[in-house]
Formats: sequence, structure tokens, C-alpha cells
Amino acid sequence: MLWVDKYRPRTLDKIIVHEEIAQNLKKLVSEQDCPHLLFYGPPGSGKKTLIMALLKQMFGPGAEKVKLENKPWKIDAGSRTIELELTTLSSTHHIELNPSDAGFQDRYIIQEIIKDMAKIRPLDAKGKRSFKVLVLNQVDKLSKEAQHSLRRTMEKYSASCRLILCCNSSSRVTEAIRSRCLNMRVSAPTPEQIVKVLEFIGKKENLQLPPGFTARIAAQSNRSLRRAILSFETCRVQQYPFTANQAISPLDWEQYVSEIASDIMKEQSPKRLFLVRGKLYELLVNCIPPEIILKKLLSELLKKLDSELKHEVCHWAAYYEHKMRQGQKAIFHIEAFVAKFMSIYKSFLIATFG
Ligand SMILES: Nc1ncnc2c1ncn2[C@@H]1O[C@H](COP(=O)(O)OP(=O)(O)OP(=O)(O)O)[C@@H](O)[C@H]1O
Repeated sequence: MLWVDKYRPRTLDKIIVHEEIAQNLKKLVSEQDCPHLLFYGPPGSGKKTLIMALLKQMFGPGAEKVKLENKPWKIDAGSRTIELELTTLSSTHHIELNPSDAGFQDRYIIQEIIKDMAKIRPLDAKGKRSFKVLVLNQVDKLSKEAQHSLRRTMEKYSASCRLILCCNSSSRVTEAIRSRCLNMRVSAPTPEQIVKVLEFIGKKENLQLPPGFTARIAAQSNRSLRRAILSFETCRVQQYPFTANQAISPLDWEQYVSEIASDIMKEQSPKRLFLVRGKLYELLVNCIPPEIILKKLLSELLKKLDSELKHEVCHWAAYYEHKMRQGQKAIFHIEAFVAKFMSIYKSFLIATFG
């Protein structure tokens, strides 16, 4: 098992980072009436860990007995029937899924799942009717229609089902949903907190840590706990005993994006664009999210760019990121950004050097 899973705190009491949130969640559960919750924060900050520990606090070890299913849905949408298949992770007390996987049909799936869940209301240990929890990931990626549909359904079935929503950016979640949930901001952990987690893992694994080693990993982690723990484990595999100046290699895909940025800077032509497209496809088929590719590509290009072009390039990156969110095929928009960049950069080179 990877360290990120092996050392994920299982209960709210064992949470190392965000202890305050963990204590608040514990109080919420003890007061019985848990509201709908919205967890938001950057990737790798610990949202999922808090949600899993919260479910365990609510329902006991039963919440950890989960099964993974590929569930088919047949939804009656007026004049037609929509058939969809979504992956769900469920226990007897909760269901977890990623409704944005349904693409533009996300609004139908939202209604259907909540209705389906509300049909079966479990009994708690004392024989009282309790509620089921629906964990929805990446709610910020849901279309506006799906978010409206979610709002309506969450009101209708609030007696039998509680929602735990999880996302990176709460600004992409409609005000109507935000105001119906208790908002939990899970901020990116500080380097000191990351060092604390790494030292905890080091102790459990009986590792000798040279001074400043974990601090270097934390500094390169972009304040993501997941990334820091993964880098730590990679270092352990590459070389042990650790040395004070041991290199901390970037993730493979990041290195690949950096290579793409170098390709773009070296030559700006349709042929090079074609080559870059192939590499972008490679990243997408390996499940690297398109927004993250675009963001990383921009930051790599900015490192190599003249300061007078930076503003314009950032503007176009934001423009194509927005377009990408509205559209379906991410590759078109990333490629369009690369083409735009090449055109801006080539014009700049011609104007400067002739
Ligand atoms: N409070 C914590 N204490 C110790 N380790 C933690 C804590 N929270 C998270 N971790 C570690 O960090 C890893 C990543 O956390 P988690 O999956 O909860 O992040 P996330 O915010 O849900 O990320 P994403 O948005 O990318 O899904 C976990 O696998 C776990 O090992």
C-alpha cells in the first residue's frame, strides 16, 4: 500500500493537520443533527481524509466497508430515456460518486441518485430512522443546470438524506447551494504542517532523516500533502539511507510538461504544434486533468519568457481555460492556447531580432 493510503488518518482524533476542523466536525456529529456540508480547498489539502473520518465518526466502522460498483442508470427525461453508467463507492450508510463524470447529462443523474437514495431510509442502532449520506465529489465541475437541480432535490429530500459536497473552488458552486450547506474551508497545509506529517511517517517507518530533508520535500510540494508524501516515498525507493543533499525529483508528468514547454519555445510551426498535440494527448490519456496541464504549462512557459509578454500570455491562458470549462473536448482548447502562444512569441521574436 502506498504511504498516502497507509498513513491516511482514519478517525477525527488522529487527524494531524486541520485539527480544529476535525474537532468541530466531532461536535457536529455529537449534536446529532448534521447539516449538509461543503468541503472546499486545493488538491491534496486533506478534504477527502476529513470526509472519510467524519463518516466513520457518524456510522462507526461500517462506513469503511465499501464496495465499488459500476452502476447503470435508466433515467426518464420526458421524451427520451437516458442510459448512463457511473462508478459509485458505497457502504450501507453512504454513497460516493463523481456526478460530473456524466458530462452534460449531469443534471439528470443528480436528481435520480438522490431520489433513489431517499427511497431506502436506514434505521440506526436504536431503531430510529436515520439518514443516508451522499458524498458528491467535484461539485464545482457540475453544470449550472445540475447545480440548480441539486439545490431543488436537496431541499426536497433533506429529511432522509444528507449531502457532503467536495470541491476545489467554492466560487464555482452557486450561491444557492453554498448557502444551504455548512461551508468547511480546508486550506493548503503550511510547510511546517507538512514536515510534521512527514516526520510522523518517517518515525513509523523507522527512517533516519537528515536535518532539513523533510523541509526540502515540503518546500517542493506546492503545499499539497499528497504530493509531499508521494515524493517522500519516491525518495525512499530511489536511495536509502537518505543524504542531506539528495535530489527530490519532480513528478513524471511535470517533467513531461516542462519538456513540452521547451519544445514550444524552440520552434513555432505547424509541425511543432502537431508534435506538441501528440504529447498533450499522452498526458490526457494518463488521466492528468486538463486544467492542471494548462496551469503547469503556463507556469513553465512563464519561467522562460520575456517579462513584457507575460501579461498577454496569462490573459490567453485564462481565456482558453474558461473556454475549456464551457466545452467538452479539452484538447482543442489546450492546443488553441499553444497555437496562440506560438503566434505571440514568433511575432515578438521577429519584431525584436528581425
Ligand atoms: N489531517 C491529515 N493528517 C495527516 N495526513 C493527512 C491529513 N489529511 C490528508 N493527509 C494525507 O494527505 C493525503 C491527501 O489527502 P486527501 O486525499 O484528503 O486530499 P484532498 O484534499 O481530498 O485532495 P484532492 O482534492 O486532490 O482529492 C492523504 O492520502 C493522507 O495521506
